[in-house]
Amino acid sequence: MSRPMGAWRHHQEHRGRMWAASPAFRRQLFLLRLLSPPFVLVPGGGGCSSSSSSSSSSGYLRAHAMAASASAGPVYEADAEAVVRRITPPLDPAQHKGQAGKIAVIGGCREYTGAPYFAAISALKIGADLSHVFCTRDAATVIKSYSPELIVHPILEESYSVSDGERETISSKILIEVAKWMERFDCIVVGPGLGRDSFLLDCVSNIIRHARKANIPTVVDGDGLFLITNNLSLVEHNSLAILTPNVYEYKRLVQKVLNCEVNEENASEQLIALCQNIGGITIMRKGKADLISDGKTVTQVSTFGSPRRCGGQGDILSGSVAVFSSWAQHFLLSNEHPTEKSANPMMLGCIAGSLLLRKAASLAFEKNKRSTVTTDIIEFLGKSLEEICPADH
Ligand SMILES: NC(=O)C1=CN([C@@H]2O[C@H](COP(=O)(O)OP(=O)(O)OC[C@H]3O[C@@H](n4cnc5c(N)ncnc54)[C@H](O)[C@@H]3O)[C@@H](O)[C@H]2O)[C@@H](O)CC1
Ligand SMILES: Nc1ncnc2c1ncn2[C@@H]1O[C@H](COP(=O)(O)OP(=O)(O)OP(=O)(O)O)[C@@H](O)[C@H]1O
Ligand SMILES: [Mg+2]
Repeated sequence: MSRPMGAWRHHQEHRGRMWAASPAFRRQLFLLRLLSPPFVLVPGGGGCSSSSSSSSSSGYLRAHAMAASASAGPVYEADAEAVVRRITPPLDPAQHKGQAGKIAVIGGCREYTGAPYFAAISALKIGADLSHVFCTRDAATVIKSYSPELIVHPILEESYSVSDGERETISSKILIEVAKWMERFDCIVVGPGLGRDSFLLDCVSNIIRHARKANIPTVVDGDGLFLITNNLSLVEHNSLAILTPNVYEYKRLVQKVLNCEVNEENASEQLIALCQNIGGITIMRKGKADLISDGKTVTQVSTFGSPRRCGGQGDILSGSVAVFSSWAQHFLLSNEHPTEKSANPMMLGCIAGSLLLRKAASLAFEKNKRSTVTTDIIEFLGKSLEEICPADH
């Protein structure tokens, strides 16, 4: 009896291995990961899964069990590598300039020129074709001198350069100038290095409203979060809006929207409540683990990055999220499968952006240790993406 049973088990194991290696299995596994929450793999705290787990049968079972119990409350790690692989478009010789993405950053003022540069150049380094910056006149020459790759529009104005009588005319001129370009962008990032000048923020409010009317996905970061926290109607009920708050920006949002303090013990429920209260937008709460929610599910990326907390990493992230969420939108639009179609591209963009920044930060730290700065991390964005998604594939 034992021999036939052993042979049968062997046969089943062999079939299991064959099945695990088959494209049909990988397809089924991928679809399971798209169940709520998307691309779930391992319980919170775990690192990112490697590609090998994508084809292991234990990975399949784990993914299945986690997806089934996802509504219970705990936060699960996204299979961020699978997301990056899935949404990154192949390098297709038939494509023309612009088809891999056109991004704009609205930011850059007298004080801050680094932040908009970091966001815009990161978008290019990841694979966008064109990256624009709309900033103040003072900031423009500086930003241009960092990189000839960026298209820089010196159109924003701060209060000190505008008299009371000129405000209305200048404000509408700024909007007309940005509006001329808006339809061309796949995503805009509002806030890196924007500053907090009241006139400038009023003009940027108009730009946000315009982007919304034109259905342009909008990542709000840095001083853009200061702006929308004081005027939530700018993003309310905009499913194409992504907020990427750091610890202080998140605290201010929670205080304003939920009228309470940040509660670490109830972090995922609080994040869901925050998204729902602002009307189903996507929020990535940055920290040791990046927590991502659209008000329906919460997932996290906690792949180890770097112990250096130098300023500018959030700016890289906002540029990366802009590119990946527009890629995710295109991917989902061109995908026939109903389960895949129902995934939220904004969530996928956050997951992919978070992983890529963390991988690049890790490689930069390995090389530069304590002297790691943001430009070092940007240098590794390409290698990080190459390791997940080789260019010649
Ligand atoms: N090189 C550059 O040009 C950079 C410019 N940046 C820009 O600088 C602007 C301001 O962003 P920040 O992130 O500095 O924001 P904040 O101006 O809110 O915070 C400045 C610092 O103050 C402290 N802080 C703020 N709120 C606090 C609180 N409630 N309790 C305790 N400490 C608190 C924190 O250390 C924080 O990093 C943004 O436009 C941002 O994009 C940053 O992105 C960093 C790099
Ligand atoms: N304690 C931490 N441990 C590990 N990674 C972290 C930690 N805090 C933040 N990060 C990572 O660094 C990235 C930037 O987050 P951070 O909170 O520094 O943003 P920020 O303050 O907006 O940055 P910036 O200086 O660009 O404005 C996030 O993606 C997050 O993954
Ligand atoms: Mg920031």
